[in-house]
Amino acid sequence: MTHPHAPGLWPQSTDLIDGALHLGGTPVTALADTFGTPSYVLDVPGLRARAAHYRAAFTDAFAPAEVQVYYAGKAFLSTAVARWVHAEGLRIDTASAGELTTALAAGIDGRDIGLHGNNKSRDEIDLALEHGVGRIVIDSLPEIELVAQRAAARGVRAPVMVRVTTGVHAGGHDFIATAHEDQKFGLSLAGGAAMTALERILELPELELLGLHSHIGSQILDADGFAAAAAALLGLRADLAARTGHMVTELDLGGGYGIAYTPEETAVDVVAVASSLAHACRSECERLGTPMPAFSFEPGRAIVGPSMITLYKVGTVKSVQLDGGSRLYVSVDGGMSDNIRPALYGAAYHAELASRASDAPGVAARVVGKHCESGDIVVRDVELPADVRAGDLLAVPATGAYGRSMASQYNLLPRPGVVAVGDGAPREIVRRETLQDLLALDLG
Ligand SMILES: Cc1ncc(COP(=O)(O)O)c(C=O)c1O
Ligand SMILES: N[C@@H](CCCC[NH3+])C(=O)O
Repeated sequence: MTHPHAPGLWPQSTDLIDGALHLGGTPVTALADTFGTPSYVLDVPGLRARAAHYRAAFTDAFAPAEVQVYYAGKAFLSTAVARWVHAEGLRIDTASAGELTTALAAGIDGRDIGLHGNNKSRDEIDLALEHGVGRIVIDSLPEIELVAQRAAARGVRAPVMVRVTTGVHAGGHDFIATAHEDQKFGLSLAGGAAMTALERILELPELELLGLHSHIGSQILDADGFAAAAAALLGLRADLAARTGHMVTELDLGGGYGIAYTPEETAVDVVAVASSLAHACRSECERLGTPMPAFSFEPGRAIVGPSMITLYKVGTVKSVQLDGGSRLYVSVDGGMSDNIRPALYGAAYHAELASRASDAPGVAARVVGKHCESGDIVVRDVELPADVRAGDLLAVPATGAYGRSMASQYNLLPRPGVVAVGDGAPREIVRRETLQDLLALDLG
Protein backbone atom coordinates (compact mmCIF):
# COMPACT_ATOMS: atom_id res chain seq x y z
CA MET A 1 0.00 0.00 0.00
CA THR A 2 1.36 3.41 -0.94
CA HIS A 3 0.54 6.33 1.27
CA PRO A 4 0.32 9.99 0.41
CA HIS A 5 2.85 12.34 1.94
CA ALA A 6 2.62 12.57 5.73
CA PRO A 7 1.58 8.91 6.09
CA GLY A 8 0.73 9.14 9.80
CA LEU A 9 -2.15 11.52 9.15
CA TRP A 10 -4.32 9.38 6.89
CA PRO A 11 -6.92 6.78 7.82
CA GLN A 12 -5.84 3.16 7.90
CA SER A 13 -7.31 2.17 4.51
CA THR A 14 -5.76 5.06 2.55
CA ASP A 15 -3.89 4.14 -0.60
CA LEU A 16 -2.31 6.14 -3.41
CA ILE A 17 -2.69 4.66 -6.89
CA ASP A 18 -1.42 6.59 -9.94
CA GLY A 19 -1.52 9.77 -7.88
CA ALA A 20 -5.16 9.38 -6.87
CA LEU A 21 -6.05 8.92 -3.23
CA HIS A 22 -8.15 5.84 -2.45
CA LEU A 23 -10.06 5.18 0.74
CA GLY A 24 -11.44 1.75 1.55
CA GLY A 25 -10.43 0.69 -1.97
CA THR A 26 -12.43 3.43 -3.72
CA PRO A 27 -10.78 6.37 -5.53
CA VAL A 28 -11.80 9.70 -4.09
CA THR A 29 -12.70 10.80 -7.61
CA ALA A 30 -15.44 8.13 -7.63
CA LEU A 31 -16.57 9.16 -4.12
CA ALA A 32 -16.81 12.77 -5.29
CA ASP A 33 -18.77 11.76 -8.40
CA THR A 34 -21.23 9.69 -6.39
CA PHE A 35 -21.64 11.74 -3.23
CA GLY A 36 -20.52 15.23 -4.23
CA THR A 37 -18.19 17.61 -2.42
CA PRO A 38 -17.48 18.63 0.18
CA SER A 39 -17.95 15.28 1.88
CA TYR A 40 -16.55 13.83 5.03
CA VAL A 41 -15.22 10.31 4.35
CA LEU A 42 -15.09 7.88 7.26
CA ASP A 43 -12.80 4.84 7.14
CA VAL A 44 -14.84 2.29 9.08
CA PRO A 45 -12.10 -0.33 9.65
CA GLY A 46 -9.83 2.49 10.83
CA LEU A 47 -12.47 3.77 13.26
CA ARG A 48 -13.06 0.30 14.66
CA ALA A 49 -9.36 -0.42 14.97
CA ARG A 50 -8.78 2.82 16.87
CA ALA A 51 -11.69 2.08 19.20
CA ALA A 52 -10.33 -1.42 19.86
CA HIS A 53 -6.80 -0.09 20.34
CA TYR A 54 -7.85 2.51 22.91
CA ARG A 55 -9.94 -0.03 24.78
CA ALA A 56 -7.11 -2.58 24.87
CA ALA A 57 -4.53 0.03 25.87
CA PHE A 58 -6.45 1.08 28.99
CA THR A 59 -7.71 -2.41 29.84
CA ASP A 60 -4.23 -3.96 29.64
CA ALA A 61 -2.49 -1.14 31.50
CA PHE A 62 -4.91 -1.07 34.44
CA ALA A 63 -5.50 -4.84 34.78
CA PRO A 64 -6.56 -6.35 37.10
CA ALA A 65 -8.56 -3.17 37.84
CA GLU A 66 -11.80 -3.06 35.87
CA VAL A 67 -11.86 -0.61 32.94
CA GLN A 68 -14.62 0.82 30.76
CA VAL A 69 -13.96 3.06 27.78
CA TYR A 70 -16.72 5.45 26.73
CA TYR A 71 -16.60 6.98 23.27
CA ALA A 72 -17.26 10.72 23.66
CA GLY A 73 -20.03 11.22 21.12
CA LYS A 74 -19.58 14.98 21.01
CA ALA A 75 -16.61 14.40 18.69
CA PHE A 76 -18.97 12.91 16.10
CA LEU A 77 -22.01 10.76 16.64
CA SER A 78 -24.36 8.97 14.30
CA THR A 79 -26.24 5.74 14.87
CA ALA A 80 -23.80 3.79 12.69
CA VAL A 81 -20.78 5.15 14.55
CA ALA A 82 -22.38 4.38 17.91
CA ARG A 83 -22.96 0.78 16.78
CA TRP A 84 -19.44 0.33 15.41
CA VAL A 85 -17.66 1.57 18.51
CA HIS A 86 -20.08 -0.30 20.78
CA ALA A 87 -19.34 -3.49 18.84
CA GLU A 88 -15.68 -2.89 19.76
CA GLY A 89 -16.64 -2.91 23.43
CA LEU A 90 -16.92 0.83 24.06
CA ARG A 91 -19.80 2.52 25.80
CA ILE A 92 -21.16 5.88 24.71
CA ASP A 93 -20.71 9.20 26.49
CA THR A 94 -23.35 11.81 25.62
CA ALA A 95 -23.72 15.48 26.47
CA SER A 96 -27.25 16.40 25.37
CA ALA A 97 -30.68 14.98 24.60
CA GLY A 98 -29.65 14.89 20.94
CA GLU A 99 -26.58 12.75 21.56
CA LEU A 100 -28.48 10.57 24.02
CA THR A 101 -31.34 10.08 21.55
CA THR A 102 -28.88 9.15 18.80
CA ALA A 103 -27.14 6.56 21.00
CA LEU A 104 -30.53 5.10 21.98
CA ALA A 105 -31.68 5.09 18.35
CA ALA A 106 -28.56 3.04 17.57
CA GLY A 107 -29.96 0.39 19.91
CA ILE A 108 -27.39 0.98 22.67
CA ASP A 109 -28.73 -0.12 26.04
CA GLY A 110 -29.16 2.79 28.47
CA ARG A 111 -26.82 1.09 30.93
CA ASP A 112 -24.00 1.52 28.40
CA ILE A 113 -24.59 5.27 28.08
CA GLY A 114 -23.40 8.16 30.24
CA LEU A 115 -24.84 11.68 30.37
CA HIS A 116 -22.75 14.82 30.87
CA GLY A 117 -23.48 18.52 30.74
CA ASN A 118 -22.97 21.63 32.84
CA ASN A 119 -26.58 22.72 32.32
CA LYS A 120 -28.69 19.62 31.84
CA SER A 121 -32.36 20.35 31.44
CA ARG A 122 -35.08 18.60 33.38
CA ASP A 123 -36.13 16.92 30.13
CA GLU A 124 -32.62 15.63 29.54
CA ILE A 125 -32.45 14.21 33.06
CA ASP A 126 -35.90 12.63 32.63
CA LEU A 127 -34.86 11.09 29.31
CA ALA A 128 -31.72 9.66 30.91
CA LEU A 129 -33.68 8.20 33.83
CA GLU A 130 -36.41 6.85 31.57
CA HIS A 131 -33.82 4.83 29.65
CA GLY A 132 -31.85 3.79 32.72
CA VAL A 133 -28.54 5.35 31.74
CA GLY A 134 -25.52 3.91 33.48
CA ARG A 135 -24.41 7.24 34.89
CA ILE A 136 -25.32 10.88 35.12
CA VAL A 137 -22.25 13.03 35.76
CA ILE A 138 -23.21 15.74 38.23
CA ASP A 139 -21.76 19.13 37.36
CA SER A 140 -23.20 21.51 39.98
CA LEU A 141 -24.77 21.58 43.45
CA PRO A 142 -28.32 22.45 42.26
CA GLU A 143 -28.18 19.53 39.83
CA ILE A 144 -27.91 17.11 42.77
CA GLU A 145 -31.32 18.20 44.04
CA LEU A 146 -32.82 18.18 40.54
CA VAL A 147 -31.63 14.65 39.71
CA ALA A 148 -32.76 13.37 43.13
CA GLN A 149 -36.17 14.96 42.64
CA ARG A 150 -36.60 13.52 39.14
CA ALA A 151 -35.45 10.08 40.31
CA ALA A 152 -37.92 10.22 43.22
CA ALA A 153 -40.73 11.19 40.84
CA ARG A 154 -39.94 8.12 38.76
CA GLY A 155 -39.36 5.84 41.73
CA VAL A 156 -35.81 4.95 40.64
CA ARG A 157 -32.33 5.40 42.06
CA ALA A 158 -30.06 7.48 39.81
CA PRO A 159 -26.45 6.34 39.41
CA VAL A 160 -24.25 9.45 39.57
CA MET A 161 -20.65 10.55 39.40
CA VAL A 162 -19.31 13.95 40.44
CA ARG A 163 -17.25 15.97 37.98
CA VAL A 164 -14.39 17.44 39.93
CA THR A 165 -12.40 20.52 38.99
CA THR A 166 -8.91 19.45 39.95
CA GLY A 167 -7.09 22.68 39.12
CA VAL A 168 -4.93 20.96 36.49
CA HIS A 169 -4.53 23.17 33.44
CA ALA A 170 -4.03 21.20 30.23
CA GLY A 171 -5.25 21.24 26.66
CA GLY A 172 -4.38 22.48 23.24
CA HIS A 173 -6.15 25.84 23.56
CA ASP A 174 -7.64 27.83 26.44
CA PHE A 175 -11.16 27.25 25.05
CA ILE A 176 -10.70 23.49 25.39
CA ALA A 177 -8.97 23.32 28.81
CA THR A 178 -11.58 22.34 31.36
CA ALA A 179 -10.10 21.70 34.81
CA HIS A 180 -8.61 25.03 35.88
CA GLU A 181 -10.71 26.94 38.40
CA ASP A 182 -11.93 29.86 36.29
CA GLN A 183 -14.29 28.03 33.89
CA LYS A 184 -17.80 26.65 33.90
CA PHE A 185 -17.35 22.88 34.33
CA GLY A 186 -17.33 20.75 37.45
CA LEU A 187 -17.17 21.20 41.21
CA SER A 188 -14.05 22.62 42.76
CA LEU A 189 -11.75 20.40 44.78
CA ALA A 190 -9.76 23.29 46.25
CA GLY A 191 -12.85 25.37 47.04
CA GLY A 192 -14.64 22.47 48.77
CA ALA A 193 -17.66 22.28 46.46
CA ALA A 194 -16.70 18.75 45.35
CA MET A 195 -16.69 17.45 48.94
CA THR A 196 -19.96 19.27 49.68
CA ALA A 197 -21.51 17.60 46.63
CA LEU A 198 -20.26 14.14 47.58
CA GLU A 199 -21.54 14.40 51.15
CA ARG A 200 -24.90 15.66 49.95
CA ILE A 201 -25.26 12.81 47.45
CA LEU A 202 -24.54 10.27 50.20
CA GLU A 203 -27.44 11.74 52.20
CA LEU A 204 -29.95 11.23 49.39
CA PRO A 205 -31.42 7.73 49.01
CA GLU A 206 -32.53 8.53 45.41
CA LEU A 207 -28.88 8.81 44.34
CA GLU A 208 -26.26 6.09 44.06
CA LEU A 209 -22.74 7.50 44.17
CA LEU A 210 -20.63 5.60 41.63
CA GLY A 211 -17.51 7.67 41.70
CA LEU A 212 -15.49 10.71 40.76
CA HIS A 213 -14.92 12.21 37.33
CA SER A 214 -12.25 14.46 35.88
CA HIS A 215 -11.82 15.73 32.35
CA ILE A 216 -8.93 18.17 32.14
CA GLY A 217 -9.18 19.31 28.54
CA SER A 218 -8.81 18.28 24.95
CA GLN A 219 -6.04 17.76 22.37
CA ILE A 220 -3.56 17.06 25.16
CA LEU A 221 -0.18 15.87 23.92
CA ASP A 222 1.68 15.90 27.24
CA ALA A 223 0.56 13.13 29.60
CA ASP A 224 1.58 14.67 32.95
CA GLY A 225 -1.77 16.41 33.48
CA PHE A 226 -3.69 13.11 33.49
CA ALA A 227 -1.60 11.70 36.34
CA ALA A 228 -1.87 14.93 38.34
CA ALA A 229 -5.66 14.90 37.98
CA ALA A 230 -5.85 11.19 38.89
CA ALA A 231 -3.78 11.80 42.03
CA ALA A 232 -6.10 14.66 43.01
CA LEU A 233 -9.17 12.41 42.59
CA LEU A 234 -7.58 9.56 44.55
CA GLY A 235 -6.80 12.00 47.35
CA LEU A 236 -10.38 13.26 47.39
CA ARG A 237 -11.63 9.67 47.42
CA ALA A 238 -9.46 8.90 50.46
CA ASP A 239 -10.64 12.08 52.23
CA LEU A 240 -14.27 11.21 51.56
CA ALA A 241 -13.71 7.71 52.94
CA ALA A 242 -12.06 9.16 56.06
CA ARG A 243 -14.98 11.56 56.61
CA THR A 244 -17.89 9.29 55.76
CA GLY A 245 -16.64 5.71 55.58
CA HIS A 246 -17.74 5.57 51.93
CA MET A 247 -14.99 4.46 49.50
CA VAL A 248 -16.12 5.22 45.96
CA THR A 249 -15.46 2.39 43.56
CA GLU A 250 -14.79 4.16 40.25
CA LEU A 251 -12.73 6.98 38.81
CA ASP A 252 -13.48 8.37 35.36
CA LEU A 253 -10.40 10.15 34.03
CA GLY A 254 -12.14 11.67 30.99
CA GLY A 255 -10.82 12.07 27.48
CA GLY A 256 -8.52 14.58 25.84
CA TYR A 257 -5.97 12.37 24.08
CA GLY A 258 -4.32 14.44 21.36
CA ILE A 259 -3.88 13.49 17.71
CA ALA A 260 -1.65 14.68 14.88
CA TYR A 261 -3.22 17.19 12.49
CA THR A 262 -0.07 18.11 10.56
CA PRO A 263 3.10 16.25 9.56
CA GLU A 264 4.99 18.14 12.28
CA GLU A 265 2.78 16.81 15.10
CA THR A 266 2.92 13.46 16.89
CA ALA A 267 -0.19 11.85 18.36
CA VAL A 268 -0.29 10.69 21.95
CA ASP A 269 1.00 7.14 22.33
CA VAL A 270 -1.94 5.78 24.28
CA VAL A 271 -0.20 2.54 25.25
CA ALA A 272 2.63 4.50 26.88
CA VAL A 273 0.32 7.07 28.48
CA ALA A 274 -2.07 4.44 29.84
CA SER A 275 0.80 2.46 31.29
CA SER A 276 2.40 5.45 33.06
CA LEU A 277 -1.03 6.59 34.25
CA ALA A 278 -1.81 3.15 35.66
CA HIS A 279 1.58 3.11 37.38
CA ALA A 280 0.93 6.55 38.88
CA CYS A 281 -2.52 5.44 40.14
CA ARG A 282 -1.12 2.26 41.71
CA SER A 283 1.64 4.18 43.52
CA GLU A 284 -0.81 6.80 44.73
CA CYS A 285 -3.23 4.17 46.04
CA GLU A 286 -0.36 2.47 47.83
CA ARG A 287 0.76 5.76 49.37
CA LEU A 288 -2.79 6.52 50.50
CA GLY A 289 -3.39 2.97 51.70
CA THR A 290 -6.56 2.68 49.60
CA PRO A 291 -7.57 -0.09 47.18
CA MET A 292 -7.34 0.52 43.43
CA PRO A 293 -10.76 1.58 42.10
CA ALA A 294 -12.27 0.66 38.74
CA PHE A 295 -11.48 3.17 35.99
CA SER A 296 -13.22 4.66 33.01
CA PHE A 297 -12.08 6.90 30.16
CA GLU A 298 -13.85 9.06 27.58
CA PRO A 299 -11.77 9.54 24.44
CA GLY A 300 -13.57 11.18 21.53
CA ARG A 301 -11.14 12.94 19.20
CA ALA A 302 -8.55 10.17 19.32
CA ILE A 303 -11.09 7.57 18.13
CA VAL A 304 -12.82 9.38 15.29
CA GLY A 305 -10.48 12.26 14.42
CA PRO A 306 -7.88 10.37 12.38
CA SER A 307 -10.52 8.05 10.91
CA MET A 308 -12.08 10.73 8.70
CA ILE A 309 -10.98 13.10 5.97
CA THR A 310 -12.77 15.93 4.21
CA LEU A 311 -12.87 15.92 0.46
CA TYR A 312 -13.21 19.33 -1.21
CA LYS A 313 -13.33 20.49 -4.81
CA VAL A 314 -11.05 23.35 -5.82
CA GLY A 315 -12.65 26.43 -7.36
CA THR A 316 -10.92 29.80 -7.64
CA VAL A 317 -7.11 29.78 -7.46
CA LYS A 318 -5.40 33.13 -6.94
CA SER A 319 -1.74 34.04 -6.50
CA VAL A 320 -1.30 36.91 -4.04
CA GLN A 321 1.98 38.82 -4.07
CA LEU A 322 3.56 39.33 -0.67
CA ASP A 323 6.78 41.01 0.49
CA GLY A 324 9.46 38.64 -0.69
CA GLY A 325 7.22 36.08 -2.32
CA SER A 326 3.72 35.02 -3.13
CA ARG A 327 1.01 32.81 -1.73
CA LEU A 328 -1.40 30.69 -3.70
CA TYR A 329 -4.95 31.09 -2.35
CA VAL A 330 -6.84 27.92 -3.19
CA SER A 331 -10.58 28.26 -2.62
CA VAL A 332 -12.62 25.14 -1.96
CA ASP A 333 -16.36 24.48 -1.91
CA GLY A 334 -16.69 24.37 1.90
CA GLY A 335 -14.86 26.13 4.71
CA MET A 336 -15.59 27.32 8.21
CA SER A 337 -19.10 25.86 8.06
CA ASP A 338 -17.73 22.31 7.82
CA ASN A 339 -14.63 22.93 9.95
CA ILE A 340 -14.78 25.79 12.44
CA ARG A 341 -11.64 24.68 14.30
CA PRO A 342 -9.10 26.84 12.43
CA ALA A 343 -11.23 29.95 13.04
CA LEU A 344 -12.15 29.04 16.62
CA TYR A 345 -8.86 27.68 17.94
CA GLY A 346 -6.30 28.67 15.30
CA ALA A 347 -6.08 24.93 14.60
CA ALA A 348 -3.57 23.81 11.97
CA TYR A 349 -4.43 21.22 9.32
CA HIS A 350 -2.77 19.61 6.32
CA ALA A 351 -4.06 19.18 2.75
CA GLU A 352 -2.99 17.25 -0.32
CA LEU A 353 -3.99 17.14 -3.95
CA ALA A 354 -6.05 13.95 -4.03
CA SER A 355 -7.39 13.46 -7.56
CA ARG A 356 -4.25 13.22 -9.69
CA ALA A 357 -0.48 13.11 -9.67
CA SER A 358 1.45 16.31 -10.31
CA ASP A 359 5.12 16.93 -11.11
CA ALA A 360 4.76 20.67 -10.62
CA PRO A 361 7.00 22.18 -7.93
CA GLY A 362 5.45 22.82 -4.53
CA VAL A 363 4.44 26.39 -3.70
CA ALA A 364 3.31 28.09 -0.49
CA ALA A 365 -0.45 27.85 -0.41
CA ARG A 366 -3.42 28.63 1.81
CA VAL A 367 -6.63 26.64 1.46
CA VAL A 368 -9.62 28.87 2.07
CA GLY A 369 -13.37 28.37 2.08
CA LYS A 370 -16.22 30.14 0.30
CA HIS A 371 -17.65 32.10 3.25
CA CYS A 372 -17.81 35.84 3.65
CA GLU A 373 -15.02 36.01 6.23
CA SER A 374 -11.31 36.46 5.69
CA GLY A 375 -10.81 34.13 8.70
CA ASP A 376 -12.50 31.38 6.68
CA ILE A 377 -9.33 29.33 6.44
CA VAL A 378 -9.23 25.55 6.01
CA VAL A 379 -5.44 25.12 6.01
CA ARG A 380 -3.36 28.19 6.83
CA ASP A 381 0.01 26.99 5.58
CA VAL A 382 0.60 24.09 3.26
CA GLU A 383 2.70 23.32 0.21
CA LEU A 384 0.65 22.37 -2.85
CA PRO A 385 1.70 21.70 -6.44
CA ALA A 386 1.93 24.96 -8.41
CA ASP A 387 -0.47 23.63 -11.04
CA VAL A 388 -3.39 23.04 -8.63
CA ARG A 389 -6.49 24.17 -10.50
CA ALA A 390 -10.28 24.35 -10.55
CA GLY A 391 -11.84 20.89 -10.55
CA ASP A 392 -9.03 19.23 -8.58
CA LEU A 393 -9.93 17.44 -5.38
CA LEU A 394 -8.16 18.33 -2.14
CA ALA A 395 -8.20 16.01 0.86
CA VAL A 396 -7.76 17.27 4.41
CA PRO A 397 -6.95 14.50 6.91
CA ALA A 398 -7.90 14.20 10.60
CA THR A 399 -11.23 16.02 10.32
CA GLY A 400 -13.37 13.37 12.02
CA ALA A 401 -13.58 15.00 15.43
CA TYR A 402 -15.43 18.26 15.98
CA GLY A 403 -15.81 18.77 12.22
CA ARG A 404 -19.27 17.57 11.22
CA SER A 405 -20.35 17.77 14.87
CA MET A 406 -19.60 21.51 14.99
CA ALA A 407 -20.70 22.24 11.42
CA SER A 408 -23.04 25.14 10.74
CA GLN A 409 -25.13 26.37 7.85
CA TYR A 410 -23.38 29.74 7.70
CA ASN A 411 -24.17 31.58 4.48
CA LEU A 412 -26.90 28.94 4.20
CA LEU A 413 -24.51 26.31 2.93
CA PRO A 414 -26.08 22.87 3.32
CA ARG A 415 -23.95 20.74 5.64
CA PRO A 416 -21.94 17.97 3.93
CA GLY A 417 -22.78 14.31 4.31
CA VAL A 418 -20.61 11.64 5.89
CA VAL A 419 -19.64 8.80 3.57
CA ALA A 420 -18.55 5.52 5.15
CA VAL A 421 -16.02 3.38 3.27
CA GLY A 422 -14.55 -0.04 4.00
CA ASP A 423 -17.80 -1.53 5.28
CA GLY A 424 -19.37 -2.89 2.13
CA ALA A 425 -20.06 -0.44 -0.69
CA PRO A 426 -19.42 3.23 0.16
CA ARG A 427 -22.58 4.80 1.56
CA GLU A 428 -23.70 7.96 3.26
CA ILE A 429 -24.28 7.39 6.97
CA VAL A 430 -25.32 11.02 7.39
CA ARG A 431 -26.82 12.44 4.26
CA ARG A 432 -25.81 15.72 2.72
CA GLU A 433 -28.28 18.51 3.41
CA THR A 434 -30.11 19.99 0.47
CA LEU A 435 -31.39 23.48 -0.20
CA GLN A 436 -34.85 22.03 0.48
CA ASP A 437 -33.66 20.98 3.95
CA LEU A 438 -32.68 24.59 4.62
CA LEU A 439 -36.05 25.90 3.45
CA ALA A 440 -37.90 23.23 5.41
CA LEU A 441 -37.10 25.12 8.62
CA ASP A 442 -38.18 28.46 7.21
CA LEU A 443 -41.77 29.05 8.24
CA GLY A 444 -42.25 32.19 6.17
C1 LIG B 1 -16.47 15.42 29.82
C2 LIG B 1 -15.77 15.15 28.54
N1 LIG B 1 -15.40 13.89 28.26
C3 LIG B 1 -14.77 13.59 27.10
C4 LIG B 1 -14.46 14.56 26.19
C5 LIG B 1 -13.77 14.15 24.94
O1 LIG B 1 -12.59 14.79 24.74
P1 LIG B 1 -11.64 14.39 23.54
O2 LIG B 1 -12.44 14.43 22.30
O3 LIG B 1 -10.59 15.42 23.57
O4 LIG B 1 -11.10 13.04 23.83
C6 LIG B 1 -14.80 15.90 26.45
C7 LIG B 1 -14.41 16.99 25.54
O5 LIG B 1 -13.38 17.62 25.74
C8 LIG B 1 -15.49 16.19 27.66
O6 LIG B 1 -15.87 17.43 27.92
N1 LIG C 1 -14.54 21.15 20.18
C1 LIG C 1 -13.19 21.16 20.66
C2 LIG C 1 -12.93 20.33 21.83
C3 LIG C 1 -13.91 20.46 22.91
C4 LIG C 1 -14.10 19.13 23.48
C5 LIG C 1 -15.36 18.99 24.24
N2 LIG C 1 -15.20 19.25 25.66
C6 LIG C 1 -12.22 20.93 19.53
O1 LIG C 1 -12.58 20.95 18.43
O2 LIG C 1 -11.06 20.76 19.74
